[in-house]
Amino acid sequence: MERPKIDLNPFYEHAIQQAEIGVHAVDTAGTTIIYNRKMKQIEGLESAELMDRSLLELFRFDREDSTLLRVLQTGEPILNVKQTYWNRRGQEITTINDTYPVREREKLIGAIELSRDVTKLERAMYQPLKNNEEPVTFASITAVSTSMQRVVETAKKAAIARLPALLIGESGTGKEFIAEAIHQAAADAGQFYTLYCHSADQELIHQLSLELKELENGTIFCERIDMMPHELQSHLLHVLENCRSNGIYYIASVAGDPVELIASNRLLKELYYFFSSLSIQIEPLRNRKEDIVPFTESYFEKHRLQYGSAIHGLSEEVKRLFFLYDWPGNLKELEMLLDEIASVAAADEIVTPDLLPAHFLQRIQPDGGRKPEDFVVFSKKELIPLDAYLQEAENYYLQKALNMYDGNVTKAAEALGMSRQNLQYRLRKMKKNEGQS
Ligand SMILES: Nc1ncnc2c1ncn2[C@@H]1O[C@H](COP(=O)(O)OP(=O)(O)OP(=O)(O)O)[C@@H](O)[C@H]1O
Repeated sequence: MERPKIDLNPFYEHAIQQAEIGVHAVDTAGTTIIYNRKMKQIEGLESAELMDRSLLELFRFDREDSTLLRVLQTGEPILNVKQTYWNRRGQEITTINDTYPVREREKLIGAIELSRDVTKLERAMYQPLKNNEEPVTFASITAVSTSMQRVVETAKKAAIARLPALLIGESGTGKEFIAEAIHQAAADAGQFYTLYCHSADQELIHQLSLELKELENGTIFCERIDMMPHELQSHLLHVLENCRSNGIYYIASVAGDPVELIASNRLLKELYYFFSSLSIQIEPLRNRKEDIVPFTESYFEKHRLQYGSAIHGLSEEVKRLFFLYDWPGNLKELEMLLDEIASVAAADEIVTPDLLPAHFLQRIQPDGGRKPEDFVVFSKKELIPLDAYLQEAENYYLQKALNMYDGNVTKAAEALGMSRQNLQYRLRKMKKNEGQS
């Protein structure tokens, strides 16, 4: 007997909504027709925001060039594309996407994107100095400048007092590094846990609450609490307040002035109070350039021990270039540059300018090497594609604005009439393009 035909659509719909992979489909006009729960979580968007709005309009400022649009234009699939961007809630997200054209009887009727969220994996993999697995102690911290010496002194007091502490400093200034040194200073330090708040969700905080119940001693480091949406911040506060135990030590970090963060609704006042028994402010590297050379020396010393390389130090010219540069990514940026240099210079003893990567040399030119007259076109031969021209003009303008505000992204963004996340995203894209050129 033949089985009655059943409508499979409700099953497909259920599978799509429940899948742990983001699904976003559009028709040929770019209008969203499928947008599942996981995609909503990845993008930090509400489905209502997507309805009846063109893809182009919606994603113009929020994502790298939309792969869905490109697939609609070319009719070809685009596979395994890794994208890192800030979603609507200001969370940094990394996904790997496969985007396919959808056809019905040869005719293109739309495109579908499948996104795997690899944010947590990315975060776990990027731990540069941890690759030698040595615990971070106060002795591992480079602190030659007066301001860094003061940081270490206060951090040592924090380690003795074991009062909740708040580390304040731009990205890459070493907040997590210092948190770990504070943790290691205790005789019975126990485990060091980092909660990466930018990728935290209800589930992760719930897991933390379960672990806290079991934990007798250890440190909970809540990294960048200002990156979490408000409701998650209250949830975290609730969990921490209910698990206060003598053996557990609490540290958190933020990337800007907490008063400003509270005023702009990015930091919950009560969560700030929880951690602020002791505040430690870490200066950006551009305000303590005395730390640059000692940091490179200790980096090379570790490199020699670990990899048997010959590198001993920087030539006078490279030192001068390093001093001229403002290091917007702070020690993390310097460390990544040294990783790059060390990988090509293992046999050299001294790092000379010819060993510096091209993207770095380009960056240390004033105004990124671009002057207003570069944008004047005299002959047909000088014409370049409009997109490339606009990109150059944008890079020049953003760099100018940042210089005018001494690298302060919040203030430059305000002057440019855009959100901080939008400017950060554009700067990141600019850096990435420079890296590829
Ligand atoms: N004073 C220092 N001495 C030695 N190494 C440092 C110092 N500060 C930072 N570093 C190095 O820079 C890297 C980046 O620092 P870290 O991740 O702690 O920065 P962060 O302020 O927590 O950044 P983010 O806010 O982006 O997470 C560390 O892995 C560490 O190797």
